[in-house]
Amino acid sequence: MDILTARGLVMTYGSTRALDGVDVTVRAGESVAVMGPSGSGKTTLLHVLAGVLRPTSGTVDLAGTDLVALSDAQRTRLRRDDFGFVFQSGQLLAELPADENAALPLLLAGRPRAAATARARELLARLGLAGMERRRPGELSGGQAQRVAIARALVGSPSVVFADEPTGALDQATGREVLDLLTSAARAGGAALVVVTHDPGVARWCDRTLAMRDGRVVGEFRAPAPQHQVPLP
Ligand SMILES: Nc1ncnc2c1ncn2[C@@H]1O[C@H](COP(=O)(O)OP(=O)(O)OP(=O)(O)O)[C@@H](O)[C@H]1O
Repeated sequence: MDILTARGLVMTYGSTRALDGVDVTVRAGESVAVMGPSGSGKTTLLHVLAGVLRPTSGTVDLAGTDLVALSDAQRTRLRRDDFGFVFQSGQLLAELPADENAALPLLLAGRPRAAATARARELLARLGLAGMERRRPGELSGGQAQRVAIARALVGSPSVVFADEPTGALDQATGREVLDLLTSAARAGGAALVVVTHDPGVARWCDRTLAMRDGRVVGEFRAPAPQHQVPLP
């Protein structure tokens, strides 16, 4: 089943065509890597698919709703209810412990604090952070902080998780571990994953890789081998 369908995306900044006619379909539960040289439009595509940016033209359909046609307030609500986000780093609130950071989307949606933090703690434990729930971001390693960010992205059971260079600030081994947890946790939660990355090894973790150049999708590769999957701890 297709969950997100973008057609004819164009995004211009002055004379720059950051997106130059992009069609993308994301199926429910699949993981899609977006790769390409610097400036090829990867982040712009991610932001347009996630309803963060409104394209100059084109449509983004999420289960029958065109994100482009929504008001800013409607898109904000849809992002909160249907999407999760993981960025390179620095997205956690420094003054909040891990469980409250991870519970934040539920708290903002008005869920009772006890239920929200219980759900966050369950995810943190599945991501290998049992016992660290009350640590603040400054008391966690970079890889541990990214796991908290993954828990936060998944806590609201989103249909799609968007990740922009989620391992960019980590060393290679930790990055691979975090990427593995991100794809496994998204799969376990039934969420599709769209991940922008420079790491060529990412194809091993994702079902498909889209190659971008000059604002266009110029190639698509399927994972060559059976999925590398490590069960969640
Ligand atoms: N807010 C903006 N204003 C003007 N130009 C922009 C803006 N955002 C992006 N661009 C331009 O659009 C093009 C695509 O940028 P984008 O950030 O999507 O590329 P990218 O592939 O993600 O690059 P990188 O790998 O370096 O992060 C670039 O030429 C960039 O300079």
